[in-house]
Amino acid sequence: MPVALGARSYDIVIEQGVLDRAAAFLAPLARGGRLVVVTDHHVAASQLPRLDASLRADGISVEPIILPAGEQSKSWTHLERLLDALLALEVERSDHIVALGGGVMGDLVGFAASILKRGCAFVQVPTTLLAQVDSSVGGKTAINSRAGKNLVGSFYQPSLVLIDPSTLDTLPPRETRAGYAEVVKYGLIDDPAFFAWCETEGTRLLAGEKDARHYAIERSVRAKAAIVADDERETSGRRALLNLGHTFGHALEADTGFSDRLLHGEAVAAGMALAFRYSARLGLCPAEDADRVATHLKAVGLPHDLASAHVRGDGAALVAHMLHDKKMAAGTLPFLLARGIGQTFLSKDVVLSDVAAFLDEERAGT
Ligand SMILES: NC(=O)c1ccc[n+]([C@@H]2O[C@H](COP(=O)([O-])OP(=O)(O)OC[C@H]3O[C@@H](n4cnc5c(N)ncnc54)[C@H](O)[C@@H]3O)[C@@H](O)[C@H]2O)c1
Ligand SMILES: O=C(O)C(=O)C[C@@H](O)[C@H](O)[C@H](O)COP(=O)(O)O
Ligand SMILES: [Zn+2]
Repeated sequence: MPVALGARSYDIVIEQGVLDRAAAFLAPLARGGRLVVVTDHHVAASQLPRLDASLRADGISVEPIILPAGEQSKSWTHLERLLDALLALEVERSDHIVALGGGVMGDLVGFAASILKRGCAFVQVPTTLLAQVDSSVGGKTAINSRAGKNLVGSFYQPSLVLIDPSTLDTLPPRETRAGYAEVVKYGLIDDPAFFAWCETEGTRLLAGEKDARHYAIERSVRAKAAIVADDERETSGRRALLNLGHTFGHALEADTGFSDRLLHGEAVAAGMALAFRYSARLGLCPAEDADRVATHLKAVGLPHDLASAHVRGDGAALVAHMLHDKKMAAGTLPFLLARGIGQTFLSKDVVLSDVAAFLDEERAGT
């Protein structure tokens, strides 16, 4: 499946077992230079041996760079360490840097590739559900800063995305569930039939049933690729739809100090439920739709309100985090709201003091 971006177009390959045949896709890239694989220590144990075996069988040997796992790696410290390691390997612009792992590796390695020698080619080999359905596609790269989530980064497209759903066999269930939140997101944005599919088939996906998993990955990636091709740099407002649940979600993540108390996908799940509840409170969206969203997220074991997301801060504290949102323009924060399931839109009419009051009501359970 192509992502059509003119000179920056690339292919997304979705194929069960493709990691064991990765050399067929990566060796042609390695011919113009070298391959440098960057991964985290969990993926190094569970999936790197498969990539390594495929490359070795093709006569390509790689010395991987292995980083700590988890959100904390999206930091200045680990960016600097990664850049130093890449420079020590004397990486050249014609080399390809392979990000093997979840969204953390994809975002960090993509950002490093975008600034190393002013831009080295990189390949995404996503190994979490979240990365396969969302972060590996579209070229958003970033690290977090003290001020908040993803605040330092670039738009930098990979030259290839290789998705092997079988890598998800080793993914812990909590991580699979977190990634599933971003799957549900596509249904909520503009595809109510897909949300209905999630309601009936989502548990099969979460159980690792191959047909459901493949279907959800392909449908999600197709939706994301179309949006990215239409609005690569989030200028027209279309790509901003992919931020559904993220203004709340990123504030919830910041509330935890980006700890694993709340994973990104979990924060997005709670954030989407809050966006629907808030839309219903504003009279924009039927309350039944907001209930349907929360009910499904709860049914699959995802956070669906402030309590289940273990949020500590009050409304004012959460809104203070939101002030760093990248959508902020001329002092107002455009917000993703919904008129119903599959009818998400960007509103410029949200008053942040009202959002804070809503969050306080939610905390009080009213
Ligand atoms: N760039 C984008 O468009 C975009 C989109 C969505 C999310 N994100 C970012 O992605 C990040 C979250 O990504 P994530 O949920 O993939 O988290 P992650 O990268 O931290 O991976 C989750 C955990 O699973 C482990 N893991 C990965 N693959 C595995 C496998 N196959 N088997 C066993 N363990 C495995 C990792 O080591 C880690 O411990 C967040 O920082 C978020 O902001 C970016
Ligand atoms: O690709 C996009 O565009 C998205 O918004 C996808 C989100 O799932 C992702 O979490 C993204 O990193 C959030 O973007 P940000 O611009 O709010 O940092
Ligand atoms: Zn996200």
